[in-house]
Amino acid sequence: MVLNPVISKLAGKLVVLASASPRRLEILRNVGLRFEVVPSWFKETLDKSLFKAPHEYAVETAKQKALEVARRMPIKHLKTPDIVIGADTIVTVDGMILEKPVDKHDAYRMLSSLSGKEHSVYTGVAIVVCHEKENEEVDYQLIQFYEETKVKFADLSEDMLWEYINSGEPMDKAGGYGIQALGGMLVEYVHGDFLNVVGFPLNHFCKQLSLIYNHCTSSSDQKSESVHLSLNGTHPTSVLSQPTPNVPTHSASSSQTHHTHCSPSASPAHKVKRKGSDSEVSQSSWTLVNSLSKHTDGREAKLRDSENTTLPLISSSGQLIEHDVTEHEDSEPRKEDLERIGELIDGFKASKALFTAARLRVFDLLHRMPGLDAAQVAQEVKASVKGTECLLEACVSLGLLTSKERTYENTDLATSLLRSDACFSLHGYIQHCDDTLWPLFSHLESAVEEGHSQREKVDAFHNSQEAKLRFMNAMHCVAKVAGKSVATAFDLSRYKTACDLGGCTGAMACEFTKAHPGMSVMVFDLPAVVELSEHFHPLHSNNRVSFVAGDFFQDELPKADLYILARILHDLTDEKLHILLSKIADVCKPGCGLLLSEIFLDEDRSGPSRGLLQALSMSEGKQRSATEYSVLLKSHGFITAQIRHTDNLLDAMFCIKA
Ligand SMILES: C[S@@+](CC[C@H](N)C(=O)[O-])C[C@H]1O[C@@H](n2cnc3c(N)ncnc32)[C@H](O)[C@@H]1O
Repeated sequence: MVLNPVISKLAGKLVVLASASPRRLEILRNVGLRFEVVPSWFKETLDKSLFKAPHEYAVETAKQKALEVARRMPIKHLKTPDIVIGADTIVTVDGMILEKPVDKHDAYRMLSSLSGKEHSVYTGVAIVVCHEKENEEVDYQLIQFYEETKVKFADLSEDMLWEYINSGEPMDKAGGYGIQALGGMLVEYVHGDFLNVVGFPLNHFCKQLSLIYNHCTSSSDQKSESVHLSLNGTHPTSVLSQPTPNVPTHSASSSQTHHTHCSPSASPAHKVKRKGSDSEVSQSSWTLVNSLSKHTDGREAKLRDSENTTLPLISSSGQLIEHDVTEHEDSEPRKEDLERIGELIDGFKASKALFTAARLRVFDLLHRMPGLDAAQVAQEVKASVKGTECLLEACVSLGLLTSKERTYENTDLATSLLRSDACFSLHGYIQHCDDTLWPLFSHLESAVEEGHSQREKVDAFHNSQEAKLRFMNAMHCVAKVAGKSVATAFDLSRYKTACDLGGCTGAMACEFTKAHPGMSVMVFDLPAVVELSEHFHPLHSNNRVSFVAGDFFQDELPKADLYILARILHDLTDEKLHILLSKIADVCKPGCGLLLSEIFLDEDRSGPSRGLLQALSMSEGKQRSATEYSVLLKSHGFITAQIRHTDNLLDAMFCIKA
């Protein structure tokens, strides 16, 4: 097999690796493969007892990881990859599957079970080939295989075991060791593909690529597998179809291969439409929010019909720019593109409608008195009947209210998140968005031109107590909503004392104490914030949360065995971040934990929008991917053990001081 032509077949294709493993990245980069990294959100929670053989579990996990990314990208990233690669590595010994250890004791259990014995390392790999069709649907084809390598460990003494565990290396590795680094010292022999043990069977992968791209017309009696992907379901079902002619047999002593038709015109198994293509809610939202703007402005925008040829544009300096578009050969815009752009153009109207309804306490009112009509709501909120009716109708179109015979009620969403007294209320955060971020975004053009946010132009940023409390309330709301997912993302049972640096009102700390009954948490924040935090204490009074006033750049940090940094690092420049991390590293003993919670950007920085839009109003600092944070933390001796995309507002990463 000539390697380079195989890899070069992928040149110009959008190849995506659905894994954040730095070792897999390195193996594939080293052979010149150009690819984007989009870590899979698939949670590795398949029931192992359902699989007859361990490699089936690894292959299924790899498949689910790859399919999740292949399915997400057209919707979230608005682009369809050509190929998505998923992989999962496991270690098996004595009939047990070993994945990544959750803590040191788990690492000890795994490594001592491997001591003096031969074990198997399996990597399951799934290659999902995506074929975008003219109608925007996508056909998926799945190639999956696994590779087994046998590894024998020397007899490991207790000292050796603990020295290795305390190095921090075992924590993010299947079986609790990394053969390419310190763990190599534990190994007596390797039978099979060494890179498979590192995390990716490169040789087998290249053979598969060769089968896909070089031998589409040769013959074989091999089984082909097509996978039916459901847009709504999380688990696609596999259906073995008829043997495919014209595909060569691949023989490998320790692996099996199911692969599919080489022809892109294989059965139309999987169909994904781009986001918005059948979005009735968004379409009606657009129409209704537009009508709100007509009524409240008293002005009506003039829409041009397609026969008009000159579009008057107004420049930012107020000049009229004549733009002649008489002769053009552009094709008709697609319906879904119009809907998507409509959503984006009107996004600000939807936000402001929500902010206004929240400010007028419409959701509180309709919780107390459901079934009011527009005139009754208007009377209660002291507003005009006409304006209130428009606002209520717009809220219905946005899914915030329901209406029946011209009376209104909260939807479940409004009841749980928009009432100001709801347990998980985002009311305070919405107020912050309206009072602070909204004016800031109105200066976005200057911010982009000048390269820094325009905080000085925004009144709401004055240093008053009221502004501080509003900010704290916003932080408090989000911490209450996201806190549980962050606090329960990892097994932290060994940590008894934690310090939440920049912990604000203590809402996040409170979630940690709820999730970990043996843990007490010190909230460390600026003196002015600690003083004001009293306003929030009755909401979560808890004698395992205490407050320490100080400046984390200037003052000594409290001693703890776990440090929490939630929404702190994104706001810091690399320089300040290094100052803070080196202060934390100085007070951390080996084995101390560091829990980071932020919005993690996709590795190719193409999403999520929430993180990238937030960056537009940040004064300093920058949004980073999980890998970027890992690298920064590693430079201060913190080894990333686990990363969680929580599906809540904040992601989380758990690191251990080596
Ligand atoms: C974006 S908020 C995050 C609050 C909290 N960690 C959370 O996620 O809910 C940043 C917090 O860091 C605190 N902070 C900023 N600079 C600080 C410093 N130099 N020393 C201590 N705390 C600081 C702020 O007062 C604020 O409470």
